[in-house]
Amino acid sequence: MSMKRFGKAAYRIANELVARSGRAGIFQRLLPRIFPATYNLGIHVVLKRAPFPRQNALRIARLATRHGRLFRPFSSVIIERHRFQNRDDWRRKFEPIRKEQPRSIDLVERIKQIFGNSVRYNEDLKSSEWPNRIDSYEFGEFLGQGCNAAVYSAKLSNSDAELPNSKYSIGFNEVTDILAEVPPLSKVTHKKFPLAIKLMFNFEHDRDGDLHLWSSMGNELAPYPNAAKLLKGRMGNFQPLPAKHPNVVRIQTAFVDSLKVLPDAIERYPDALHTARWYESIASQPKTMYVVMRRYRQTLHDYVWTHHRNYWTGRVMMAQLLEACTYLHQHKVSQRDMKSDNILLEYDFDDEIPQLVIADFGCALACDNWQVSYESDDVSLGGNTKTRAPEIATVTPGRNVKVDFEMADTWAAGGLSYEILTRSNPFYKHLDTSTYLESELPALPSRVNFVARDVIFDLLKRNPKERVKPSVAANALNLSLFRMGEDVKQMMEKCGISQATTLLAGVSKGLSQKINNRLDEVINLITAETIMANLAPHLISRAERQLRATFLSRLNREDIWKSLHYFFPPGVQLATPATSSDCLESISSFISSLSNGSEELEMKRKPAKNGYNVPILLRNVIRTDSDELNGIVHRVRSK
Ligand SMILES: Nc1ncnc2c1ncn2[C@@H]1O[C@H](COP(=O)(O)OP(=O)(O)OP(=O)(O)O)[C@@H](O)[C@H]1O
Repeated sequence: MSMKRFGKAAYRIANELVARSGRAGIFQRLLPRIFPATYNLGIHVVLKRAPFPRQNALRIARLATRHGRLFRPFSSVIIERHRFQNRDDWRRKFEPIRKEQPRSIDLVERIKQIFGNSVRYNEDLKSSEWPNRIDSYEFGEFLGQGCNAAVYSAKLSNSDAELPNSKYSIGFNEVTDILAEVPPLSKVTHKKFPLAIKLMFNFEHDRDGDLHLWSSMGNELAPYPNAAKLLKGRMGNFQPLPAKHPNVVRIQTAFVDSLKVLPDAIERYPDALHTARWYESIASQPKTMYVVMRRYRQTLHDYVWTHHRNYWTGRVMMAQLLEACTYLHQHKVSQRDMKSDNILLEYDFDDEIPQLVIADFGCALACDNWQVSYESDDVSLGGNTKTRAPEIATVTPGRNVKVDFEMADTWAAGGLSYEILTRSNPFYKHLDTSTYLESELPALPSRVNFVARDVIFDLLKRNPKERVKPSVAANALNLSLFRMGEDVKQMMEKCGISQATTLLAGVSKGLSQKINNRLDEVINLITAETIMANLAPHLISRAERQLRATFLSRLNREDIWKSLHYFFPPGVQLATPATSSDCLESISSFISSLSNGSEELEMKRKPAKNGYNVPILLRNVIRTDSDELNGIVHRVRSK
């Protein structure tokens, strides 16, 4: 087919589609799809049949590039030719375009798509296959142990090669690292044993078969999206989380295999070994379940006692915890053992903001129902009694008694937030979850951000109906962490958000449309800042960038309005000049602070300790002050 004939055919189809849809817009959408193919085919024709000299092919290629079309490699040209020669394929190629309805995508939906579906903002979208045999792994050091399992570091046997997802680069992709000129030293941290294997204790070695292992230990797999396939209905109505989440422990795979007796096993957990004297009949081949996870660096409990941290870091950690709670809540999963030993952290450098995950789902409730019948003491109410929410701690067993776990993890996140910010969880020692009064909650240090302080108080409300929803709490924290201009609240005021708009939002449709437009301006700014932050990964830590992507991928206007009450509480008067030009000013001030930041960096020629520099764009500085109470480092405003 000559170029001319092909071009005519493409034009005819485009015309037909325009006629069918009755919208000229579709033609514009169609052109970019037709013309790269035309160019590619032209190049192919030129190269293979050589009706023109070779230079002409390159001219066409250059033309294609100049017109904004990506010049595909020649191999794809050949594929294109075959597709175009086949009539059926030809039709199918345009099928999706034909079905595509002309639509105006809502801003929030569009942002959700960008941040939820792109690997650039969400490295968790990458997937990989892991072996399901214990021989395939080599064990390293002992990492920890609880009542149900021992955890060891591990790697794939005979493989010093890079494991999928085992390297952490500073940026979300190499291009952004290059743009940001990240020092090579800090680019990649390679762990020799990047995995952690949880070796579950099997106290029933006298039982043959795998069934009892899957059904008694399967809860551990609540965060593993493939668990349903593995369990094959062996756990009744068990419903694991449907997808990975950056703030939920990453399980790579799980399997049942023969029990591996490691050198320290007899000393550490003799009762869980089949050599224990009191087992009369041992099954022919003792087995257990192994859970292969990403390896994290430290528990939250250890971290708060070994690291100086500032309140900004604390707030980012708190927001990550609440993002995890939001995700669990959305899918009706309750972890039910929210203590700081079960919160794991990942970081490469001591002064880096850690990535936080909720781990250990051994006590989890994951059956699409928050309610558990509590007819006798034998029913498990989850892990540690000190971290049970008041509605769980105060219940007594009886006929038709139900316990509702919907807000249990959210409550526990309040206690953990105290631990993140002050090292001490009031419920471990001073307060009893079943009897405490809200007025007895210890005061937080005055320099804790007002949003974080109010959110913690609302998380710890005794009445689960009055407790703040995790999504609203997470939104408030996330909004408080944006850096646009001087102050988030001022930025919102400049976009037209005020106490009045916050109160009026959702009152009537016409009204809320107008008010929502103001919110959209804020969301636009936040999105712009996040995209720019991703281009300069040395300014904002990996954990924070991931947090923003997580937040933006689940935007919901209604929840955002609710969270704005933390910034504009009813009863406080505000004066708010609100113009769009102010918003633009905010953007340009942000852009210039970005470039000022890099100039300043250039001048100092002093690479940051951790590869990230303190965010200069903030106009706030993080000052290390080790004399502070509890060793907490405070974030203060620069002069
Ligand atoms: N993925 C991981 N990476 C690094 N260390 C880990 C990991 N998972 C667990 N650990 C370490 O192992 C310890 C025990 O793990 P875990 O809490 O899951 O065991 P458990 O027997 O279920 O505990 P519990 O008695 O609370 O039920 C943790 O406190 C932590 O120190």
